[in-house]
Amino acid sequence: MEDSSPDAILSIEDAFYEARMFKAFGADQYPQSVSIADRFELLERIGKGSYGTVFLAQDHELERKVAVKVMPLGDPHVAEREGKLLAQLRHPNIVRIHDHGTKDDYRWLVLELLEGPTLGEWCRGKSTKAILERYLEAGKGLEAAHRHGMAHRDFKPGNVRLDDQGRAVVLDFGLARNLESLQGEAGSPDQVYGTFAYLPPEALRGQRTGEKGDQFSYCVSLWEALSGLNPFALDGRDLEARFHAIQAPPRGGERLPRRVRQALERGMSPLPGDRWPTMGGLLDVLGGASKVRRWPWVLGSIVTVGLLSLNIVYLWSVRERAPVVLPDELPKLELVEALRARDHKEALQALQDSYLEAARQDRETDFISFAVAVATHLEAAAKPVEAAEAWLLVSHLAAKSGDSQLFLSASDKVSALLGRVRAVPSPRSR
Ligand SMILES: Nc1ncnc2c1ncn2[C@@H]1O[C@H](COP(=O)(O)OP(=O)(O)OP(=O)(O)O)[C@@H](O)[C@H]1O
Repeated sequence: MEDSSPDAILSIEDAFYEARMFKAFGADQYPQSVSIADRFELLERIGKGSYGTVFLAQDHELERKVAVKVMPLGDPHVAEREGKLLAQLRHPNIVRIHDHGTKDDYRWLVLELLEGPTLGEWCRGKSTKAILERYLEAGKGLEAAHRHGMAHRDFKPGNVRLDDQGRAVVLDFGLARNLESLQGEAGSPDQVYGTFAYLPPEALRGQRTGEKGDQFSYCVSLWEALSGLNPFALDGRDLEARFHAIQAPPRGGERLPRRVRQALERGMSPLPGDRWPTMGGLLDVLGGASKVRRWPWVLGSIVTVGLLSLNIVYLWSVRERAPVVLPDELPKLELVEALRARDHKEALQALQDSYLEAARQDRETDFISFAVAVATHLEAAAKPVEAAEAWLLVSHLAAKSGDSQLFLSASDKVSALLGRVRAVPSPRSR
């Protein structure tokens, strides 16, 4: 939150705006205690956005802290309608509106106070999984609003805050104005930059945006949180440059899990009709991606650790009897001699040569035999972990005989294993 002390330095325009606003609420001088509807006492400024100022306030009736947002009234009918719609929105991921009203040229909303950081602040340094979880919550808030016929029109990481349970809660529903008023109100280049960074192309062309626009802004925000990069170059700060940047492929996608990237790319399509039909469709895919990513990893790790342990146990039980199996055709003299002399370093070198030769000639049976020889040898070289990995390969190769892809990748693995052990001094030279 920005510096919210009453003494924080305001621009002349802001100070003038606030003085006028406070006057409307009955305060003759600024700063002076201001009460809205004889109930909500404004305590300090939390922040000021393009559309209004948010204050920490005391609700004297229910004796609790709340946030009060005061903004220009605009069309009183629209304000009235929006206020009612917002009050109907009950969802854990949408900020609660307790009350609303108008006074002179202003309207005010009394909101649930969210004391956590913004989603943008919170995501820094967090894992993909954690970021996806919070964004899925925020997305559910958007989806619920869409079901009630409301679009946000200004979704961005700064418009989501965490509540006291760590849940993402979307702020500012239905409060954003269309682009014409945004252009008129853009006070500083930073403000323009911050807002433009998430706007869909249709908004940049001055069209009113709806659910599909929210979807675009949501995808840009999530992409940025995961990759650390806004997907579209932000060099130009005018509408036209930004519009053209959005037509280019998004940047930084290599940092995202494939399924998430594909889902977001669709959500960021320049044409609204090419995006997901609903937020729900997008969230299903993102939710699935966050789960799918986790399980193969966990399962793979459990299986690998389990197999490795089994192999190590097996190795210790057979290490005295395991024969060195060599391919019939290639009992390399050097290898046999080296094994007899128990010169492991030499033997490994000879093994690797023979092994590479077998791999080169695509002789699978020889290859498996070499893998067995390598495993046995690694075991003799007192490298049980590497040996267990080699045995694992042997069992894979035997089980999947004829799988040329596996054959090739195993070929690389055995080479790497041998390379690792070759650095170890042989027992004789120790
Ligand atoms: N209910 C709330 N609880 C806590 N902080 C809030 C609440 N509503 C808004 N804020 C914070 O008050 C500040 C000003 O909010 P506001 O919505 O006016 O502007 P903004 O989101 O920064 O910009 P813009 O209006 O351009 O979207 C922001 O830091 C916002 O996170």
